[in-house]
Parts: sequence; structure tokens; C-alpha cells
Amino acid sequence: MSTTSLYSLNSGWIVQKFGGTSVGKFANEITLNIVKKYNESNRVAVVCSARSTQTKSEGTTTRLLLASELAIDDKEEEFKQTLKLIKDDHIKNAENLITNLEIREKLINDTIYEIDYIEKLLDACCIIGEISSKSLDNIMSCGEKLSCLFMTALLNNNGINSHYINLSNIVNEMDYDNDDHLSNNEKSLDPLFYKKLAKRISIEILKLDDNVVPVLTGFFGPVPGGLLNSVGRGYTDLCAAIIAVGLSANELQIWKEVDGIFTADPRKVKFARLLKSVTPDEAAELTYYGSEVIHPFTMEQVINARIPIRIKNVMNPNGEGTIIYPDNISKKGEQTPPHPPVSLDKLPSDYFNKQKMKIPTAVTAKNDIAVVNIHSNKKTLSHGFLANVFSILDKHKTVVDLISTSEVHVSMAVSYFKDQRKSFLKVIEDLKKFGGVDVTYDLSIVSLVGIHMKQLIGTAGAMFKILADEQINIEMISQGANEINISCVISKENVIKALNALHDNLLLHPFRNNKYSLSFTNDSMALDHRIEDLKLSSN
Ligand SMILES: Nc1ncnc2c1ncn2[C@@H]1O[C@H](COP(=O)(O)OP(=O)(O)O)[C@@H](O)[C@H]1O
Ligand SMILES: N[C@@H](CC(=O)OP(=O)(O)O)C(=O)O
Repeated sequence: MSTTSLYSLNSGWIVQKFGGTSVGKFANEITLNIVKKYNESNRVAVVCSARSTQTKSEGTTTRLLLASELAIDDKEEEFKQTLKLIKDDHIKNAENLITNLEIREKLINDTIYEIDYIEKLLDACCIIGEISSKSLDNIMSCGEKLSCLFMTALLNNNGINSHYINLSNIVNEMDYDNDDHLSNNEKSLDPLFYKKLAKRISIEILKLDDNVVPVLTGFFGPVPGGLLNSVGRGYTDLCAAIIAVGLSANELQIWKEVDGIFTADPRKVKFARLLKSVTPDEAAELTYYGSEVIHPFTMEQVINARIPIRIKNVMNPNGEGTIIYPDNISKKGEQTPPHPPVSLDKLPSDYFNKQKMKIPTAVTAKNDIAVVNIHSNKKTLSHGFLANVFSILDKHKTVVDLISTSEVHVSMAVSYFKDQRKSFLKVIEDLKKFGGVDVTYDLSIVSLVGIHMKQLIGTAGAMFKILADEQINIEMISQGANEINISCVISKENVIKALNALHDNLLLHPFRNNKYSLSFTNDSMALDHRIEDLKLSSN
């Protein structure tokens, strides 16, 4: 039994989460350059997503979901073929990377066992022609099981003593009193549920000897309502967060293939810069609006437990990465927040010069957007009209990214993927009951995100002026209700141009000739924790 105290300030634990593509492409590097190294001075818990060879869309989870769809459609040969692809891929991987023959043979046998089990499950789905959310979770869990069986084998193969922990049954084994007053959706987000889950998982981990690295499946379903339905893809971030809370970890590390969070997607904006830190709200906005930083459900519990999250790069383990943490709450072990309020006479002499650094944090874009305009047929009063529109959206579980309304008109930006055309058209048909509907396709949302935008006057004006100067037409405008996001919808062809122009003019050189007349509110007094980082760029 481990002697680590669960609630000590320095628990010694670091939780490391690795995404599917990282496991697919950098498994040896992860074991030798990351886990082994951190394990020398900390206790490390490893959490992995299902393996992807190149991209998430070609990964194991996507293939498992495809196999399930094929089974429901009675396409037996096709679903078996898809499972065979998964099996062959994992066996080939084991043969390539596991040199110890005994470990390799066991891994291959375990892999075959897991896939055969899924095949039996899907055979049954094929016969009955449907699948419950619980069965779908069960099928999805296979991806994380295979990936973690492999990572455990590789760690042991490379001399790091490790132990596989399968969390796919943990909810069933838990003493969780289902409150029947809560809907499934509420249950799946209930903080008490996650608190109990965290405790339950930590008990499993603390059974291990101190010198053993636990490798935990990033799948922890079936949660109430099903993991896919209630949490959605990317659930491994949340799983790692729960584990970090359970262990009262010193840090939750999310390892990606990018150095951290940048001022814009570095693939699209050449001069994007790495941010030292962002707040959880900013990270959530960036994720919602196209920069896949971290699953938005991840933050709340970790931050409540005062555990910082660090985004790091598997290809550059020595880089500092980006810390996600609020700038007004102290971290574990600290007495006071990092930047307590400062009285005017204590401000550094160059404080007001530094004020100009309070600019937006990042710019981001979300593609595959359609704008739906509904003009009321005026047979209902405005509140009735809006209620009707929202009830249709609820019925079809349509997520609205942006909305702007008047009494008789609603414009909504929604995600639209061509392979979901049939279900999208059903929503449009239903909406037509309440008025005229038109749809514009092939659009993108461009958003400026930053906590300091609250104190910066003229950002929205500058944003739209910059886009106008670039001859970019704006289809729809929305100022986020939380004041840290200003978004607009533009044609998808203009996205790269828009991102670069906004980044250049508002993030790199916001005060160049004060071309866009930006200024600050009088109450913008808090010191900026990013100041050093931004100083370089605003000259
Ligand atoms: N502001 C941003 N900062 C960092 N990465 C971003 C940003 N916006 C978009 N991205 C993109 O998000 C991707 C996230 O990295 P990746 O390791 O591929 O994710 P995952 O681990 O979720 O598969 C990168 O490819 C990067 O180009
Ligand atoms: N396998 C899941 C879980 C996950 O979290 O993936 P990733 O960490 O690679 O985003 C998915 O593909 O959604």
C-alpha cells in the first residue's frame, strides 16, 4: 500500500494525459523521455486515449463508432472488416515496438481478447438493429483498453515498472446513490458524482507499490446518460482531471503535439506566439470556438482543487508549455493568489506603460458553420416565437454556437457537417413551421478571446474595421455574454486572411499608430501575469 497522503499539499503526484495521436506516433519517446524522467522525482500516473495512427478522425475511437453504425445497419461484413483493421493495427504496433517476447505475446493475446469481445457485442447489435448508450460506451472503451494495455507493455518493456488499471467498470463498482430527481444529463455533470469517482479511482491507484506507474484507461464510463452523450469525444481530458483531483496531484499535464496554447493556431498564423498562461475561462472559450485546447469539462474540478493544468508537447518535453490557471486563486501550497490586489502607491513606476499590454489573448476560428435565419410569421408573440424555435433545437439536440435575435427574427450559427445533411434538413423543416427560414453554408466563426477585453475599449470596433479593411464581409456578429469573447461569422475562404489580419493588428501590434483607437477603462488596475510574454510583441 502506498504511503502517499491523499490530502497533503505536496502529494508528489503528477498526472500525465497522452492523446491518441501522441500514443500512435511517439510511444517510445513518451515512455523514455517523459514518464521515466518525471518518475525519477515524482510519482506519475499515466492516462491515455485510444490510439490514432495519424489523425483522430482515423483513430481507433472513430473506427469503433463506425463499426457500431455498420452493425446497426446490418452490415455485418463491413463492421467485421473495420474491427479487423483495429486488430491488425494494434498487433503490428506490438510487433514493432515490444521487443520482450513474453510481454509482446501477452499484449497480443489481450488485444485479440478485447476485440473478440467487441465483435460478439456488435453481432448482437446487428441482430437487434439498435444499440443502447451503455453498449456504445462499452464498445468505445475498447479503444482506451487497447491503448493502455499497449502503453503498460511498452513501459515494462522499457524498464519502467507499470500496471494497467481498467476504469471502464469503475462507475458500476462505485457507491453512488442515483438521485432520481436529477435527469441523466444533470447526473452526468453532478460534482458529487465526480468527487466520489475521484476518490474511488485513487483507492485503486494507492493499492499499488510506490515504484509502480499506474496506466489508467482514459475511459471511465458508463456514466449516467452515457459517456459519449453526456461528455462527448475528448473525454480522456476529463478522466485525467478526475484522477488528478483524486490523487490531489501537484499538476495535471495534458501532453499534445504542440508547445502549448498559442495566440492563434500556429498552423494557420505564422507569427503566433506561445502563451505562458491562460485562465480556465479563456481555455474553454478557445476550445468551444475552434482551438482544440482541452475538453471544457476538465477545468472546474481541477481548479477547485487548486491544481494547475499544464499543456506540454511530446515532441519537446523540456519546453515549459502553457499553464491553465485563474489569476485570482492561489495554487496548492500557496497562501495567497499570485497577484493580490495592489494599492496605487505600491504600483511599479512603469505600470501605466505596461497597461498597453492588456490586449486580447488569442484569436481562433471554427469551421463547418451554417447560419440559419428564421423570420417569424407573426402568428405568435415574440416570446412564443423564441420558445418554439428553442424547443425545436432541443428536440433535435442542435447546438447553437452563436445567436442574435430581434422580436421577429433569429439568426443562429450552428455546426454543419455534410455527412449530417439529412438530420440538419429535418431541423430546418421543423423550424419552417414558425416562419421563413434561409440557410447560408460554408461559413466560419472567427473569435477574439481574452479576459482583458473587458477593460479594453474599442476592440469590437477595431475587429470589424480590420475585417472591413481586408474586404471581408461579416455575415453575423455576436458579443459573447461573458465579455471575454467577440465573435463574428465570415465566409470560410477568408478565414486564414482574417486570422492573420486580426492577429497582426490586435495581438502583435495593437497600438501601431493607434490606428484602431484602442483605449483602456479607468478600472483596469490588475497587473497582467502575461506581461513579460507580451512585451516583446507590442513594440
Ligand atoms: N491557439 C492554439 N494554440 C495551440 N494549438 C492550437 C491553437 N488553435 C488550434 N490549435 C491546433 O490544435 C492542435 C492540438 O494539438 P494536438 O496535439 O494535435 O491535439 P490532440 O492532442 O487533441 O490530438 C494543434 O494541431 C494546433 O495546430
Ligand atoms: N478516444 C476518445 C477519447 C479522447 O479523449 O481522445 P483525445 O484525448 O485523443 O482527444 C476520443 O477520441 O474522443
